[in-house]
Parts: sequence; C-alpha cells; structure tokens
Amino acid sequence: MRVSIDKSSIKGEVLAPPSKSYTHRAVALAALSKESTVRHPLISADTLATVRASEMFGASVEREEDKLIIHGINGKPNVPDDVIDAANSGTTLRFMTAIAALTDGVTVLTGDASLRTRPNGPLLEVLKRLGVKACSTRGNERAPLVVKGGLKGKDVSIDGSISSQFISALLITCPLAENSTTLSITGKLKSRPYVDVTLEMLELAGIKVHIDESKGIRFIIPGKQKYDFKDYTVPGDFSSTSYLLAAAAMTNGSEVTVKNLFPSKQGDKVIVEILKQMGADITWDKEAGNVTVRGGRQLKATTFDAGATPDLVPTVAVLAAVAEGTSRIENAEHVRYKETDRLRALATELPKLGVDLKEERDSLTITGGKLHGAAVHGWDDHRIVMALSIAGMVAGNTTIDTTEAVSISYPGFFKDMCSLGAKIKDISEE
Ligand SMILES: O=C(O)C1=C[C@@H](OP(=O)(O)O)[C@@H](O)[C@H](O)C1
Ligand SMILES: C=C(OP(=O)(O)O)C(=O)O
Repeated sequence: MRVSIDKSSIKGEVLAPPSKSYTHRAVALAALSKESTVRHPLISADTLATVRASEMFGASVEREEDKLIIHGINGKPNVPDDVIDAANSGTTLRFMTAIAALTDGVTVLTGDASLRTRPNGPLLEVLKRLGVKACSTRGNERAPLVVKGGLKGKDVSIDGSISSQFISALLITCPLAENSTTLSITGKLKSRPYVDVTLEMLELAGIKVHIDESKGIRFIIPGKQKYDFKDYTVPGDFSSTSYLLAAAAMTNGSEVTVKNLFPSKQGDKVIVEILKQMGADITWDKEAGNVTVRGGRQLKATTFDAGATPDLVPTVAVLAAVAEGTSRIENAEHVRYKETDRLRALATELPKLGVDLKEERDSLTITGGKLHGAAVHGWDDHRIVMALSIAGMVAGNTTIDTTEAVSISYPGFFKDMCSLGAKIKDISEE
C-alpha cells in the first residue's frame, strides 16, 4: 500500500491503541495457565502470531468482542504439529523459542524475511546451558530455529545488551523447570522497562521471581511453579501513541487528546517528558488517563538516550528534524536489530525530506530545519512508516510505500489520523 500525505493539523480525541507488549505477555501467560480472559487486547499481526503459536502448543483461544478467552495448557505445552511461524514478531519468536524448551519433543520456529535476519544467539546459548538442544538451521543464530525440550533449572548468565526479549522469555519459562534458575545479566541491559513489564505480569500470574541488584542484576527463579493468570485488561500503548502526540506537537493549529493512558511500567511513557522537555505544550492527567497536546510551539533540540526505550527512536528522530538546534539520539545500537536496521532506515529516508542527519554506529545527530516533500520508502517497518507519516504531515506533498506495515502494531493508525483530520490518502491504485 502507498499513501500520499499533505500538510495537516489534527484535532480531537482518540483512544490509545492497546499495548502490544502487554498483549503478547497476557496471551503467553494465559496459555501457560488454565483459564483466563484477556480484555481489550491489541489485535494486530504481531499479537496474532503469539495467539497462533500459543494454539500450536495446545492452548485454545476464543475471540469475542474486545476480549480473548484462553483455555491454557496448565504449564505443559504440546509438541506443535507444524512449524511455528512468528511472522514479523521478535517478541513471539523469542517467547515461543523458550516455551518450546518445555515440550517433550522438537519444535521448529521461523518467521518472515525480516525476522530471519534478527539475532537470537544469547537465548540459544542459555537454553543449551539449561539442558535444551537449541540451534539455528543455518548455524547463524537466526531463525529458522530448532528446539528440543528438556529445560532444567541452573545458574546461568546472559548478555543483556542485544535484546531484553531473551531475558523476558527465560523469566516466563524457567518457573516451570524442575529446579530453580539463577539468571545473571552480563553486559549493559538494554530495554529494561520491558523486563519490568514481564515481571509485573508474572506477579499477576502468581509467579515468584526474586531480584538481586546488589552486584549487577540477578534474577532468582524458583522452579516447579504454577501459572494462574486470570482476568486482565490491557492498558493503552505509549509507543503507538507517540506518533499521535508528536504529530500534534509538530503541527500548527493541532489539539489532540489521547485517552486510556494511565501510568504503567511501559518505558515509552517517557515520550510525554521528551515532548515537554522539547518545549511542547503537553499535559498528562494521570487520574483521567488523558494526554493532551497543543501544537504551534517551536520545539527545541534534545539529547535522547535510547537504551531503555528503543521503539521511540523513529518518533524522536522526526521531532529532532523539526526542532531548533542539533539533537543527539545516543546509546541506540540495539535499534539496528529490529524489523529493520532503524538507524539506517532513518538515515536513508529523512534526508530525502531535507533533514540534516549524521549516522554513527550507535547514534544519530540531527539538526532541525524546514522539511520538504518527497517520495520515501517505509522499509516494510511499522515504526518507520508511522514516523515518516508524521514527518509527511509537516513536509506536505509526501508519499510513502509499504504502509500496510502498520498492521504489525497499530492497524488503526491511518484511520485514527484521518479521523483527527490528517490529509492522508491511499494511492495504491494510482
Ligand atoms: O519485550 C517487548 O515487548 C519488547 C522489547 C523491546 O525489544 P528489545 O528488548 O529487543 O530491545 C522492544 O523494542 C520491542 O518492541 C518489544
Ligand atoms: C521491535 C519491535 O517488536 P518485536 O521485537 O516484537 O518485533 C517493535 O514493535 O518495534
């Protein structure tokens, strides 16, 4: 799909889409329990990959109006009768690779061309040390992956600098091992808030994990635990919301309220602080769960450490492109291991819109200025498409391809933007 975007301002109220990260975890934890209801789930390509994988391990999932009723496998996954296809979803691949370690047989997991380029080395290494046979068919740590069950608890360490999803995956699976596991983190843990989201959800499922942060980070996970995840309502997603808030902040005459945004463990709620610090007119009523942004102020440059919140990088890069002065996005190497190498994607596409940008291995330096329209490529990556879309609302006269990628995390993105008055047209047929 291709869209054209003209200069726009946006006005009105919109409901934040449900959180992708919380939905993945709710479904996985429900699948490991007996019976659960997940209310207000995100139904998107990525979360549906987790639903399908859970079904292949033996769970059954009934989809009703704004809820999923999940009949789980009570801690014992079946050997899947086919290959698990995690599609475009890193979270699904990593979580399900660890869950495969609990079966009595062999599981093969794969994904689309993008997912088959993403690293899994630290997860495979730790699974092997925990008694599991785990390898990549191509011997390069990338999917397709083959996992033969047999998980035993043990003391192990894992590199936390590539993806926190390996750690979340082990935190979900190790409570079901016979013995206890101690997981020590080596390297600088990236994306820490996602581990905290996992721990919050595990607690709701009645799972105990002790954390020792006296010397580095160590998770102590007792074995032989039982999952008891029951009734859960998914909160709004701050990563998806970041595009709405940033678009309103960057465009004159805009005034947008995004609803269902309550405080939670999501690291990406920091977008509210980033916008405030850049000079945007933004307020968050935490009791009501409303974030309101009024556009029209000149934004100022910022320095953004992406270590904990990599998914905000495309949004912050676009904000930096219209801000006064030179911004730095730092500590961002792990952003290269996503659906695409997002630093490369931004460094390729934003200059087409007139942005002055310098790319280094783990940073972007962006000097703000006036944007002009161009034909840009969405890289089949939902966050690149959404970030370029809001840049297009400032630049005008912009076209973007591969825009169907928004179905990964925010299928209603264009509908919501258009309902707020954005000038976006589907030009796939032209
Ligand atoms: O656990 C999660 O839900 C996620 C963790 C993050 O990945 P990394 O831990 O690989 O940085 C984030 O980028 C991804 O969108 C979702
Ligand atoms: C990187 C992302 O997700 P995942 O790792 O689950 O593919 C994302 O949503 O930006």
